[in-house]
This record gives sequence, C-alpha cells and structure tokens, in this order.
Amino acid sequence: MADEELPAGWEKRLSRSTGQHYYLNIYTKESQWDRPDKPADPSGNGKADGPEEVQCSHLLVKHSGSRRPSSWREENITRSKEDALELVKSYREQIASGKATFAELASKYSDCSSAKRGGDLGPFSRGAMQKPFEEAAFALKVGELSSPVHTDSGIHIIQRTA
Ligand SMILES: O=C(N[C@H](Cc1nc2ccccc2[nH]1)C(=O)O)c1cc2ccccc2s1
Repeated sequence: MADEELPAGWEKRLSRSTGQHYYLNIYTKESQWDRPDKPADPSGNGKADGPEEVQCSHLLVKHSGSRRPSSWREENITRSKEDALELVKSYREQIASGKATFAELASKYSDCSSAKRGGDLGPFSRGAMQKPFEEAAFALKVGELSSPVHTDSGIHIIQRTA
C-alpha cells in the first residue's frame, strides 16, 4: 500500500535514532511502530497531555546480554547484567550527591556513542526510542534523574534536560 493511502489522521515519521519509520496520530500525538489500518482515533489515552518532545542525556552501561555488546569504550563487553546494574547505581549516586556531573560520567563511562556529547541525545518525540526508555524519559520532570532503566541496549540512567 503506497504512503498516500495512509488512513485519515495519521502521519508517517522517521525516527532519527533508529532510522525506522513510525506513525503519528495527528490528533493525540501518540505514536506507533505498526502501520495503521484504520483512521486515527481523535480521543487519546491521556498520553497527549504530556510534552510532545523531550530532551534527555543518558549514561548507558551495556552487558553481555545487550543487543550489541560492543561500544567505543570496549570492543567486546562481557560484564554481567548484575555488575552493570551495580555500576549504574554507583554512577547515579555520584551524580545525585554532586560528587560528579552527569556529563563528566557519561563522557567517560557511557557505552553509547552519545558519550561524545556528554550523553546528550537531543530532542525526541514519542516513537523514537525503545519503549522502556521513552516511558521513563517522558515521565521525568526537567532536571530529574531516572532510576536505572533496562532496554535491549543495556541499563541506562536518564536525565531530562528540556
Ligand atoms: O542508539 C544509540 N546508540 C546505541 C546505544 C543506545 N541504545 C539506546 C536506547 C535508547 C536510548 C539511547 C540509546 N543508545 C549504541 O551506540 O550502541 C544512539 C546514539 C545516539 C547519539 C546521538 C543522538 C542520538 C543517539 S541514539
């Protein structure tokens, strides 16, 4: 089915971080990965009340079960998930206590290429990131630090910056 045949009320968008297309309900700003097969429902499920877009920085610690257990820091990441969680908790404590800044630790220890930008991912809307990351990010207030968040990539600490 060609793009112009999308059911009414949907827009096709491109996710900058995954390079995959997703679909945006133009009424509620809710997004989904699957191509819609019926017109968009104008009544939302409350998600539309939050921000359309957030900006976050994150510090990612990968482990042996990560989707891609390799990074700019370490070609072959073999640490266990448990050890990754202990590291993430330690970094979170250093940031929360003011012993170090988020950018200092992310640029040194994050297993994401965004480490080069102090962990900054730039602005993103719903549908752009893995769901557990998205839900945690959109639940944060500006300046707030998340608890450890598990995705297929590894374990993250997220700070919302805008
Ligand atoms: O997916 C990325 N990097 C992956 C690790 C990763 N997985 C993530 C899952 C959710 C949010 C950020 C994530 N970063 C990698 O390097 O293996 C991204 C890197 C960057 C860099 C700048 C801006 C956005 C992104 S998204």
